[in-house]
Amino acid sequence: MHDGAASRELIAENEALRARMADLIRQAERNHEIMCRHQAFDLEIVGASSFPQLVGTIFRTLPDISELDVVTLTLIDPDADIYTVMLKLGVDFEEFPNLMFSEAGDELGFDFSTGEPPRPQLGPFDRQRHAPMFPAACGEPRSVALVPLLRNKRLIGCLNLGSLDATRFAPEMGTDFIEHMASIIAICLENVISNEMLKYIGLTDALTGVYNRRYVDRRLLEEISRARRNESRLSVMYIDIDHFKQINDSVGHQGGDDVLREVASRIKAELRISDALARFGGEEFVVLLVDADGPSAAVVAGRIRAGVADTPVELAGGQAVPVTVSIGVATLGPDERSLPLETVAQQLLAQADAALYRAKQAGRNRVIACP
Ligand SMILES: Nc1nc2c(ncn2[C@@H]2O[C@H](COP(=O)(O)OP(=O)(O)OP(=O)(O)O)[C@@H](O)[C@H]2O)c(=O)[nH]1
Repeated sequence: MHDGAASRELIAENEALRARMADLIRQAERNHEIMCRHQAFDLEIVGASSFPQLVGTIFRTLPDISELDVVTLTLIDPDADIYTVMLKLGVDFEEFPNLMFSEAGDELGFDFSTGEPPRPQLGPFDRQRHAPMFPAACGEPRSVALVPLLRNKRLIGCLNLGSLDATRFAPEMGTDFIEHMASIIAICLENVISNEMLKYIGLTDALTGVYNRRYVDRRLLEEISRARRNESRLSVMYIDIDHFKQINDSVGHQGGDDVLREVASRIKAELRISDALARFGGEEFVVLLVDADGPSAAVVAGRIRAGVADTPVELAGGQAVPVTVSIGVATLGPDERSLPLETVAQQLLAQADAALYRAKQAGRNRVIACP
């Protein structure tokens, strides 16, 4: 071979190698960039302190960093405990149309026959199988990955990834990366759900299931601040069962507990969803009536009084117990708006309590509103 031809060949080879090297560098840079985005995502979800924050991050960030067209999430919630608690904690599910709940793991279409934890399923979109995981509103993907969310080999849900690119997910593809991502998401979900459950337990009364004092103390400050901002009204009710000691003495402590539960549910039946009912301990309840002025609060209080007094409480053994309540009502006045929130909250509760005291003095089974 001539020297000239040999050197041209070498140059061409060299150029090809350089081009290949440049290609590999670009690929490595792209992989590095994807890894960095995923690390930032991991940090963000690990730091999420509430359920809405976590699912919001998953739905907002994951499609972006993973270049997906749709991401949905199904959580296994056999007794609707997660759903109910989140609802009570104020989660607005309309904000998360891609979040779904399933009663049982076998509804998610994974293969449990081997006894091994289920593996991700990748492949073309099959309307019959996959439509429930990708509600119409999200648009129909062309290839999908259904990734089980596992905690200690237990299925807690499924992360559903969809792409308009038909070749994005194929059955023969490796799943290490998405399984790793799903394991972090599963840990974060489990943590945040447990924390929200604990928060809920800490804010509710175990006997009646209504809120407890801690909740109302906090909510009252929020509502006073909201009422000031919006120049709206806010009323508070103190409700106390009359002669509850005698009821306890005649039907026993267990029967007394049943009376407390029934009274709580009768009070609740008269309230709007935005109102808050709490048991303050013993036989005493407090209600926050959002957006209610004095006269409307007095009307609600009258309904509660009648709702309890008009029908005796029937105990498990069939015994009918006549029960009445006394109610004190107080309403936030415009002149209180310049004082610190805590002072206003204390004053409002004290006024309702004083009105309740007068209702007791005046003969019980009545409503007295603070002037
Ligand atoms: N069954 C039951 N009783 C409770 C509970 N907490 C407090 N009590 C009882 O509630 C009763 C409250 O009695 P008092 O504060 O004297 O008031 P009262 O008998 O309702 O009288 P008035 O409020 O003046 O009408 C006491 O006997 C307490 O033991 C509870 O969780 N369950």
